[in-house]
Amino acid sequence: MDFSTEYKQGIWPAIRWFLYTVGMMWVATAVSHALEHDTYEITIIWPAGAVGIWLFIRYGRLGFIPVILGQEAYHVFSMPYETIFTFFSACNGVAAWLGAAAYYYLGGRNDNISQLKPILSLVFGATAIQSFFSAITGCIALAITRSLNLIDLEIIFIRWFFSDLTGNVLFCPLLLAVSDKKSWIGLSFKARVVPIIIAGSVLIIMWFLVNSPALESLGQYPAMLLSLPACLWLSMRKNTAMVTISLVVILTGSLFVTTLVAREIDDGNFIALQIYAAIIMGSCMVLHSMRLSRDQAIAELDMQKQQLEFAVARRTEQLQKQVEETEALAAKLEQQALSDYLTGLPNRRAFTLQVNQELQRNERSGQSLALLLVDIDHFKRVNDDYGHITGDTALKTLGVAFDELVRQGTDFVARLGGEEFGFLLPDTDRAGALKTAERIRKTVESVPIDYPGGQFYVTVSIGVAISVRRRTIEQMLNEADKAMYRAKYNGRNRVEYGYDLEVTTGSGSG
Ligand SMILES: Nc1nc2c(ncn2[C@@H]2O[C@H](COP(=O)(O)OP(=O)(O)OP(=O)(O)O)[C@@H](O)[C@H]2O)c(=O)[nH]1
Repeated sequence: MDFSTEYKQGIWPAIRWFLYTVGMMWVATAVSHALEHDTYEITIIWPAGAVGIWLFIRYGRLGFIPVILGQEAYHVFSMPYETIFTFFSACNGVAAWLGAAAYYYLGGRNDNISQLKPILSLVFGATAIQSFFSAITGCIALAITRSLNLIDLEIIFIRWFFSDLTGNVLFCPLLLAVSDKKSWIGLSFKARVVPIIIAGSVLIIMWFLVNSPALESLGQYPAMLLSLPACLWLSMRKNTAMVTISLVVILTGSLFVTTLVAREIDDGNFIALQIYAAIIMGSCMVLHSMRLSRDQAIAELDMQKQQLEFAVARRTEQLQKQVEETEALAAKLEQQALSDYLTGLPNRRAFTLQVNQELQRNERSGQSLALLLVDIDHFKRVNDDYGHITGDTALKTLGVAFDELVRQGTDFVARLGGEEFGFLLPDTDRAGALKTAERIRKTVESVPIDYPGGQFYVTVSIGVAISVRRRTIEQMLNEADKAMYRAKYNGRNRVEYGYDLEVTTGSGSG
């Protein structure tokens, strides 16, 4: 809540803020005065200074209004009024303002005191400055109005300084943490109650210990140190508001327990008690902020780790996709490198690979393998008479016909170049090869080739070669080629068998 935001909402929120803050300062001043120890006339703690610093930290210079008016209200309504009280109020106002300024100057922030820098600025900067300025100006005023001697003034200064300092160190962190709304969000019932139960239990145990006749000496200042383990444990809790509340309960409580129980306590011992309270509170707050910083660092590391894992997963996915695309492209290129652009049939390279593969298999199985070379007759004339485009159409039409003709899965047909096609027939003997060649020849004769003016027919000459074992592709192509040229020579549109092979293998001619 900021005063300017409140004021913008209308006059009533502004008046409400005024009454609420002035009332708070009034109560704080009254409580501070009430905390005087009757027997020894020592002010135990002065929380009014802490409220003043808090008002300045939270509301800026507007804090002057409640700080001055709240104290004046107490002076006017609760005690016989003296003019010097106004001076005290003004000095306390300036002291609180200086404390708040020091807090901001040293790196404090108004929205979060859970970090180390704000806590150090508050506990070791703002509180000391407020206490010193308020005590020194108070003593000057007393010196002028009451004509006290130097020794009395020194005692008053020290009492004043330490009661303000203890009040500041205990209550400033408490007020800042408790008034920060974020401190209360999501806080479980257990997290609210457990620290208070622990603080209360520590005080009860302490009460019994310092009252025990056997432990009479514990009634002196070391009694407060009994609370140290509990304070350290509490300071390691996560919620700053609950940590400050429970620490203040224990430390103010133990101050009271000691002063109420102690039979004899002098100024020195009492101030030592105050200093212990301030030191324990300050150290516990530092410890608390270090725990929170560590938590924050771990959370940030966790987040960075998650971000890194996410980035790595995304990059891996991208790389995997790139690899898949590259593989698909390579497969496509491989496919293109092995097919004929015009007919879509496998090309000479694919045919050569296939023949070599079949020859190897043939070597092992001992089965015969047939290779057919099919060449279109007078194809030059087709191009010359009907045009090159029709020539291409003829090649494509025959490509489709050949593809349908071969035994799917075993036989293999390819365009070897120009008007020449190759057939590979695994596990086929001479008779089967000649039969297939004849079927090819007859099919070609009967397949009409379209051209813009109508249709025409072509014929093919076929050379057949058979391999039984230990033949090379060159030998087979050579024999089929010779047979095919013999078919051309013998009148075209016919099938011829490779004689050379027959001589090698000793089988009969077709
Ligand atoms: N349209 C077309 N023609 C081609 C293609 N490849 C080769 N040719 C032609 O095919 C013809 C082959 O002619 P030749 O080698 O003399 O043989 P041919 O006219 O068929 O005569 P024979 O084979 O002796 O019956 C040439 O005119 C080439 O230009 C092609 O992809 N498309």
